[in-house]
Amino acid sequence: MRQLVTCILAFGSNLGDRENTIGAACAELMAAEGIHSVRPSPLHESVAVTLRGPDPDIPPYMNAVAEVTTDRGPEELLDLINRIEVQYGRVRTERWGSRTLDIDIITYGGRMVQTERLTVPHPHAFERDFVLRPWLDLDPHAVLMGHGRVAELLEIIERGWAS
Ligand SMILES: Nc1ncnc2c1ncn2[C@@H]1O[C@H](COP(=O)(O)OP(=O)(O)OP(=O)(O)O)[C@@H](O)[C@H]1O
Ligand SMILES: Nc1nc2c(c(=O)[nH]1)N=C(CO)CN2
Repeated sequence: MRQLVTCILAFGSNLGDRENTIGAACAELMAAEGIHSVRPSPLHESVAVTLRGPDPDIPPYMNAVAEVTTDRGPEELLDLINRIEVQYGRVRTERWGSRTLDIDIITYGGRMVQTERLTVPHPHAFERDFVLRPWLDLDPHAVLMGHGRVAELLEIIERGWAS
């Protein structure tokens, strides 16, 4: 049997029926070959962050993360989430543009992955409150490899907003 790895996946949606899409994507994952468990966080709504910064004039996102155990390799997991994104209507237009569904691999066990298609841990996770907040709901002791405790990373972001 192949090795089981625990991963954190992040979900975002700002078009269509956001809650349903994220719920359906989790169910789809659960049913997929090589996925052993999926433990989703609560949903959080957040202002859309674009390449120009937060933009309250475009539809807000619903975000969640899930702890997933899998025997898929990192790129096999990416293939699966890309398939689910397409299934739920994802069209790639601009970077950080609006979308029905985005799924990112935040962590893959304790491994660093750097290939043409994949960078893990996700390079923007440490600065994304919309990833860190639901992750903290799932695991108050969570640590993001290379950056430290998720609770502290979130505090740093929130302190930045207050100043
Ligand atoms: N950790 C990762 N999780 C998901 N995709 C990744 C990751 N690292 C690299 N990629 C690559 O990024 C490509 C583009 O992803 P995508 O269009 O979702 O970017 P984005 O959502 O606009 O930006 P971001 O990745 O910063 O959230 C994917 O096709 C995938 O090959
Ligand atoms: N609030 C919020 N903003 C975003 C999100 C997201 O999931 N939530 N995803 C993006 C690209 O991955 C770009 N901006």
